[in-house]
Amino acid sequence: MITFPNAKINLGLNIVEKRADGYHNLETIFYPIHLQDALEVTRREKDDTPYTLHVKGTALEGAPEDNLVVKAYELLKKDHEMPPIDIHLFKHIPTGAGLGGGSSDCAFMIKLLNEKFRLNLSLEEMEGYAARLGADCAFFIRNQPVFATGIGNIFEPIRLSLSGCYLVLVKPDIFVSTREAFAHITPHKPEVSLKEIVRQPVEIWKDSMKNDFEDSVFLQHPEIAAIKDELYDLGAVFASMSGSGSSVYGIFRQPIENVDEKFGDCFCRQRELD
Ligand SMILES: C[C@@](CO)(OP(=O)(O)O)[C@H](O)COP(=O)(O)OP(=O)(O)OC[C@H]1O[C@@H](n2ccc(N)nc2=O)[C@H](O)[C@@H]1O
Ligand SMILES: Nc1ncnc2c1ncn2[C@@H]1O[C@H](COP(=O)(O)OP(=O)(O)O)[C@@H](O)[C@H]1O
Repeated sequence: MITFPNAKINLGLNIVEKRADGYHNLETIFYPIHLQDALEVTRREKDDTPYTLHVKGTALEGAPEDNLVVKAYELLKKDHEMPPIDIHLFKHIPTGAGLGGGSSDCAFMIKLLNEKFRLNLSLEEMEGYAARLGADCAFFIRNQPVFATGIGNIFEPIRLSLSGCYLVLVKPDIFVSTREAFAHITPHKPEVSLKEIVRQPVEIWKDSMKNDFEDSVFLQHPEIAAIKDELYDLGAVFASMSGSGSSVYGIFRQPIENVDEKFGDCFCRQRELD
């Protein structure tokens, strides 16, 4: 069985307060986009090992047991009978990009195993398993636009359609540590809620929607700020860094021709939005 875990972007990201456990409460909108990995699971003929993992595409650091698809399998296996499996993962979503690729693989693995081995898990049960493996993993179970609060793990569905718009996504070869990005933030409550802002036309977002990570990340990496400027120069109606970076996206009313030639060696993709 094969499935295609997709990425997300953050529309706005407010870091609201630091919590006693060291994490931060935030407010953001998670929006699914058509940039996908491919994840295939087949029944393993031999039972010499519970699973094998084969990763192609963008290289991933870490041992197989650290991979979130393996963690999802191991977690479900504690409660449900499952045979040995072979896992094939093709990574296309850049990692450390603020696009939630690892979290999406994790959630789609849970959905795939549920279907393949008829585990009869409800959406709520699958969200419960996903939430144990990462704050934003559960978002990818329903995979619909949400206003997210808490540490990025409490979801409220929102009605928002960017249908007819185009997304240009650019990921420079720069690594931004999420932990370090949080360390440079002074949390504050936003004056206007993101829920209010997204009800307005995309053209207005430029003046009111903010990703709180941008100030410090742009100061440290002016190349990322330059990508955002370039997206506006190309005619974006709204541009922003996604999550804690380092990817940056622009939303356009028209498709951009030969866009991959405009950002040098960066990973660059154009997609229609839903
Ligand atoms: C902030 C967001 C917004 O989308 O960034 P991106 O991952 O998308 O860039 C995510 O919620 C990130 O989620 P995720 O990438 O799973 O973060 P984790 O690995 O759980 O956390 C990495 C580190 O970031 C800090 N952290 C993370 C989430 C949070 N709400 N408060 C925090 O302070 C903690 O120091 C933690 O050790
Ligand atoms: N299947 C996976 N795909 C990508 N990253 C994974 C996966 N499993 C574990 N990871 C680890 O998760 C971390 C964050 O990856 P990812 O979710 O792609 O980035 P981001 O949180 O910036 O969107 C990386 O350190 C990576 O090694």
